[in-house]
Amino acid sequence: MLRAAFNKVKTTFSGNNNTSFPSSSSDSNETLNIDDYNIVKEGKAQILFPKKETVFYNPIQQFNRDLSVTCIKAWDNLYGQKINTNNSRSKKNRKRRKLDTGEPIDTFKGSNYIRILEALSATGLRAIRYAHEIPHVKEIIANDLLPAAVESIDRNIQYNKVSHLVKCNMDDANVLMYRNKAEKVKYHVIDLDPYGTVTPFVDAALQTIDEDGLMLVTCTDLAVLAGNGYPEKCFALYGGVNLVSHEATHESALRLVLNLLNQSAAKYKKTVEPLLSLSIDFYVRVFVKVKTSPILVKDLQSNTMITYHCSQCGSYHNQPLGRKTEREGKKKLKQIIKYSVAQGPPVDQKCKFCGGTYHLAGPMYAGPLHNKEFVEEVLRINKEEHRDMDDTYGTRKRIEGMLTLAKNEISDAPFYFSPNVVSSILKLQVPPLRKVAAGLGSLGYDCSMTHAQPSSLKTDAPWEAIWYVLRHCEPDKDISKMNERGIGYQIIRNMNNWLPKESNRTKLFDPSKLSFEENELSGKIEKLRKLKIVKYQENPTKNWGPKARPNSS
Ligand SMILES: C[S@@+](CC[C@H](N)C(=O)[O-])C[C@H]1O[C@@H](n2cnc3c(N)ncnc32)[C@H](O)[C@@H]1O
Ligand SMILES: [Zn+2]
Repeated sequence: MLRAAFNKVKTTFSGNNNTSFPSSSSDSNETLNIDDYNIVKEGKAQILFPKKETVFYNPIQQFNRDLSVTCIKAWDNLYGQKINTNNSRSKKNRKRRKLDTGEPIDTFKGSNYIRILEALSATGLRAIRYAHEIPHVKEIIANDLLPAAVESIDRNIQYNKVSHLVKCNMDDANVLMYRNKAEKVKYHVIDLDPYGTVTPFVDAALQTIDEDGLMLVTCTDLAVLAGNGYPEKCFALYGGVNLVSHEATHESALRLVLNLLNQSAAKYKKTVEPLLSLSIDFYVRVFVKVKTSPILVKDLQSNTMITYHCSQCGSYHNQPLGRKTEREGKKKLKQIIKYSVAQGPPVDQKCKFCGGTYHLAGPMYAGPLHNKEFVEEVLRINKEEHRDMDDTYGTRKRIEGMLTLAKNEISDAPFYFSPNVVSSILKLQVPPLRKVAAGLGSLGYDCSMTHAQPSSLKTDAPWEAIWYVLRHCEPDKDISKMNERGIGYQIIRNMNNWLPKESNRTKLFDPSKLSFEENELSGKIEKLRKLKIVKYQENPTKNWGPKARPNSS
């Protein structure tokens, strides 16, 4: 039973063309006039929308909801069931079965246990979908601040016959979560899907989530998180500044949200592990696992960075804010870890490539954006369990495409660059991605595509190598015909000044090794590029984007 005060909202239904169903606010069989509503089917839920729209619903967000259902299932399989079986000390709850691929997997045979809070629920659609579609759910609280929203949630709970699982609640989300905290009520899963920024809800959610619980977080304020106009607002809300005017600003948006979550969690001796972090359409969505661990909190400093990015040529240089070093102890039994201050800065006052001025971004999260095991489980569920369910999971193909790209992203290389942008700076023709990959691979570096932007590459190569490879994609280019005041000319002309000298080649790279012959890396990129999957979404509909709050009048 919900221990928090449950603020019942009386729902009254009347009219001629009546469909009758019980309301949770009363045991009596109240009726509603179905003609007053449009019925929207999404997933396994059917939601009644008042024809006069008073509650928020954005159909474009089906991708967000389909993906969230799949991610909660993956969390349940990988982590949640373990918590539950460990708690009940009954390993009998897990039974082996085989996947289509022949791989064995444990099947959970225990009782339903998952407690979910949808703190900002609007129509209740998401909570009702979770009730219909996610196994092992014990209870879902669908909360909203607005009476019209709670009325709608209540109505839809009844219409979908899920009142045994979904309870609606009317409260400010923070009031509810802090009351839950006081009463020691915890949730395994907390979904925060606000208008704009999630910032006001983060502290309360981090204190109300269970150990190893899953937090699903949306931010739609991309004008602030990824735009050029509000660095001061971005800093105030997220504790850092985005990569203003840079194509990789969408990745910095993800890293800023993860920074906010991690900095907030650290106050409560907790860490936030990103399981999946996606830049989607007009918003970002991160799926993180939260755990109390004072030891891991110590990594926060070295896992946080600032970034210097050149306002002219776009080259970027990351500066961790702390240093973590590990060495073997005397008895070789124990690793000795030392935390110390970072050394810097990593750049001179002016960009050595083009002479431009550096802008400062961050502080933001510097670590991996995804957990491969988790992404693979989401992809497996999407492929095997949701097979032949395109009617229910209308965005299945898009999930497959976006997560396949995310899974293949290299994890230890913040940001990405666009060969289109780099070649246009150098006034060269745009080379195919596989050629750039071949060049970087020949110099000993790794690279991958990114889910966040088409035709772009993440790489662990330094910018010296990026400029060198791109310039030599068109080695015969006659630079004497270039505008001498252009940035591209400066970069090419100065190249010999900053290319690694013989003595430095082991540390950086050996330019003489450059080759554009196909290699393992170019093969990997080309294979992924040729996969017949929906890699990047065209604009889903006309005038798509975040929806405004409904007009209550
Ligand atoms: C973007 S909508 C949620 C959409 C919903 N999660 C879905 O998938 O369709 C945001 C909702 O948050 C509610 N809201 C805004 N501030 C709130 C607060 N402080 N506490 C609770 N609900 C709030 C609004 O009334 C609105 O219904
Ligand atoms: Zn520069």
